This record gives sequence, C-alpha cells and structure tokens, in this order.
Amino acid sequence: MASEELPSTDIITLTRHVLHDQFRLGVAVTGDLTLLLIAIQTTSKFIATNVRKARLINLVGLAGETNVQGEEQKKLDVLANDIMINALRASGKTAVLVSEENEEAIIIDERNRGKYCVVFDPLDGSSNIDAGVNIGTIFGIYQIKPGSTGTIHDVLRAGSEMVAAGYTMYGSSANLVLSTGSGVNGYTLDAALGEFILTHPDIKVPSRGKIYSFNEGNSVYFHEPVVEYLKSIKYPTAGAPYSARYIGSMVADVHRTLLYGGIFGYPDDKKSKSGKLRLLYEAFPMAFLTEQAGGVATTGRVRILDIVPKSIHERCSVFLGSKEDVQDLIKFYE
Ligand SMILES: O=P(O)(O)OC[C@H]1O[C@](O)(COP(=O)(O)O)[C@@H](O)[C@@H]1O
Ligand SMILES: [Mg+2]
Ligand SMILES: [Mg+2]
Repeated sequence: MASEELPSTDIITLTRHVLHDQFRLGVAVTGDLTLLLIAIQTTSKFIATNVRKARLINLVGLAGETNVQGEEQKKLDVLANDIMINALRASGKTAVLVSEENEEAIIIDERNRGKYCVVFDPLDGSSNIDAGVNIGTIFGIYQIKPGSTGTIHDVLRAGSEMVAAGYTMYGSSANLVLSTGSGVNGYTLDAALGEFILTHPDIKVPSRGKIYSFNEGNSVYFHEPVVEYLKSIKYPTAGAPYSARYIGSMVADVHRTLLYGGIFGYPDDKKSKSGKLRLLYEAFPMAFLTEQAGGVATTGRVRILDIVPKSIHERCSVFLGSKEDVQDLIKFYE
C-alpha cells in the first residue's frame, strides 16, 4: 500500500494543540487552563452523544420547568446544564459558574475551588432541538482577580478580560471552536477516537462577505439604522444583493459567519429594548472569537467586549462578522 493511501497518523487533538499552544506562548504550563478545557471538551462529547440519540431515548420535548429568562426548558437544556456544572465543579479548576439556566451564580466550595470562572449557555438554539437543526454550547472563561476567592465580581467584567472563549456546534458533526487569545481554531469530533481533531486551524473571517443573518420577522420593530442598512445590502445601487441565511441558533449562525463571512445581527429594537442575546454567555464569547478571527463585534454604538456587565443575565444588541460589513452597519448608527 502506497504511503499516501494510509490515513495520517500525525493527528492533532485538541488536548495536544492546547498543551502545545500553552507551552509555545509560555502561558501557565502547569496546565490549569488546559485541564479546564479538557473538562469542557468532555461535556461537549457527552452533549453531542445525547443530541445524536435524543429522539431515540426520549430526550426531545419540554422538561416541565421555566428558567430565569421565563423560557420553558427543554430536556436537553437541563441535561446539558447538569453535565456542565458537574464537570466544571469536579475539574477543581473553577471558582464561579454562570449558566443561562441558573438564576444565581454558582460559587464553588473551597474543597473544589480553582482560579477560573466559566460563563456558559449550556444549550443554545433550544427552539431548534426537536427539528434536529444545529444547536450548540457557548462558553467564556475569566481568571479570578488577584486575591479573590471567587465572587460574582469576578465575572462582572468586560469581555476583553476573558482569557478564553468558544463554542461547540452539534450538527452533522460536532465542531468545537476555541480561542485562548491567540487566534481561533476549530476541531471536529472523531466519534470513533472520542477526540476533537484540529480541522480548522487559524480561522480568519473573510474581510467582506455576501450573506446577512437577521431574524427579519422582527423587522417591524427595528430601529432606523438597521432598517436603512438592510435596505442598502438588499437593494444595492451597484453589485449583487446579499443572500439571507438565518438558522435561529446563534452558534450555527455565527459558525457560518466565521467561515463564510458576512454579518450576523440580533439588534435591540422597539420591542426588545436591550436586545435578546445575553451579554455574558452569548455576546461576549462570540465577540471574543470574532475579533480573534479578525472580524468586528459591536452593539452598533460600542464595541461589545468593552461593555462591563451590571448583572449576570444582562442582554445586549449584537452585530458581528466581516470587518467591512460590520463597519458599513456602524456608519448607519453614526
Ligand atoms: O428565535 P429568535 O428570536 O430569532 O432567536 C434566536 C436566538 O435566540 C437564541 O436561540 C437564544 O438561545 P437559547 O436557545 O440558549 O435560549 C439564539 O441562539 C438565537 O440567536
Ligand atoms: Mg442561547
Ligand atoms: Mg440556551
């Protein structure tokens, strides 16, 4: 058998890549962040496995509870939240956890306490679960402030202070996209090996795209700058109009935007005065990844990563994607 017909044996797993990165960058070679990321990738494997067989093991439908946002929880929301909390606590590397599904921040007891805080949306795109459409998990990581033993103030900080952020998208494959502050890499789960393998090294969002991704069902409520911007790309005076793509799972819409370029938007509007997406565990991680991939993330008025949250479930307006597309949008706010 000619060697070019053999599968590559030089596989780069997420663990190898993160360890290598940390070593190369001279960051915490003791590996606390690596161990935390390994715990997170384990939760992604667990959730991916259950998403895949959800219909077979009666994991679709409602759990019968309402979360802090007033939204009905799906069974997978509850399962994903439980595995995240259990694995992050057991890692011994966390001090504070903030989940979309828990009203209060979870302060880790002294016995299990580490120096990182994880903010997360355990299952994003819940409304798409029962239709088998792509969903995901979003997370952002802060390091506790010097001298702190872990309080809510360790997470009420600007997104630019995050040390890492990422998401896992559960679709035809499970894709984990991660940044530890030096670019963005994507890994695909090899289910047989049980490992995330580096498949998308150094993701860069194209400087301009030709896709816009908004829930236009809300357009009657949109403010003037958004209405005018959308008009400009749908009825351009020159060139072809932009194509519309909207899945309704932020993870999936952002994933496509990072790979293909264009603009994703969920603006505040006349009905949702602060927007819909949650600042800490949806907007911040996605803004962090977008900037690390060379794109721009804004509320229309300010850089998302500059906002300092006042409360853990705060919402904000979001536009992110290709640099030139988002800059065009910002001009309509000026
Ligand atoms: O259905 P809408 O209003 O377009 O909202 C879609 C947005 O809401 C969300 O589903 C909210 O996430 P959750 O499923 O975690 O509540 C985002 O993923 C998505 O961008
Ligand atoms: Mg969400
Ligand atoms: Mg969610």
